[in-house]
Amino acid sequence: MTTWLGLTGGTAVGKSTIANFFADQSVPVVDADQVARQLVTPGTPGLTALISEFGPEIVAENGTLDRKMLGQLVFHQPAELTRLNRVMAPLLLPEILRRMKRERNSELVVLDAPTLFEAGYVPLMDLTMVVVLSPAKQLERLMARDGLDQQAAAERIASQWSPSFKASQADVVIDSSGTIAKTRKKVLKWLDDTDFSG
Ligand SMILES: CC(C)(COP(=O)(O)OP(=O)(O)OC[C@H]1O[C@@H](n2cnc3c(N)ncnc32)[C@H](O)[C@@H]1O)[C@@H](O)C(=O)NCCC(=O)NCCS
Ligand SMILES: Nc1ncnc2c1ncn2[C@@H]1O[C@H](COP(=O)(O)OP(=O)(O)OP(=O)(O)O)[C@@H](O)[C@H]1O
Repeated sequence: MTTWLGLTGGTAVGKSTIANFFADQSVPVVDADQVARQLVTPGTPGLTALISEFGPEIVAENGTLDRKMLGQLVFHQPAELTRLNRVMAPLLLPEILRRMKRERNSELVVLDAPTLFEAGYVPLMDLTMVVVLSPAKQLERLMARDGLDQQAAAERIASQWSPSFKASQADVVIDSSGTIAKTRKKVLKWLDDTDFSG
């Protein structure tokens, strides 16, 4: 039996960094952000559905989705994020499940999904790992990584469910406030100490 591990936590807390630690140990990882990106490339039903919902102005001159513009809209206005989720949710779930099931020969498969809780994927997982970080450090990392100003970064953080709620529901909580090397050590120790064979 394959164990499905849902890896989640707020934006910029270090999920993808941790997902790479798993990948380095040959654990297959499905990256929900990447799936979402592939579903809306030019010519896809996903992009067509987004254009029907938000209008042609969400397409950049080169024909790709103007992610920056759509991001500014949906993270600034919760009602717009609800509209986006309504379009994306029915496309995302089957594709995520298809990719997870493809790894049936592995003992462990990781789903890296920022909205694991919000999208209702938790019941599909065998285990959940929630990455936590202090709000001040999260804001700092998000602003540094994405070049966002403080208000835009705070809005993006506020569009997600509370980290303390997610942590309270988790099977494993990983604090990523230390160095990347320290976080790596914690994750590898958990991987080493856990028996996935049953
Ligand atoms: C709004 C979009 C176009 C912005 O694109 P952009 O390239 O700027 O950001 P990117 O996709 O890399 O996401 C960055 C981070 O934003 C957060 N985020 C993305 N989508 C959502 C969402 N629906 N709800 C809450 N937070 C989200 C996540 O923490 C994510 O890691 C894009 O995030 C999107 O299409 N989101 C909807 C798809 C989705 O739900 N993705 C999450 C998969 S579970
Ligand atoms: N101890 C640490 N553990 C993980 N990441 C760290 C750590 N210290 C600094 N970082 C940095 O924090 C930033 C955010 O990490 P990452 O991109 O992995 O977050 P994420 O949770 O996947 O974000 P998102 O949900 O927005 O995609 C990166 O620039 C990463 O290098």
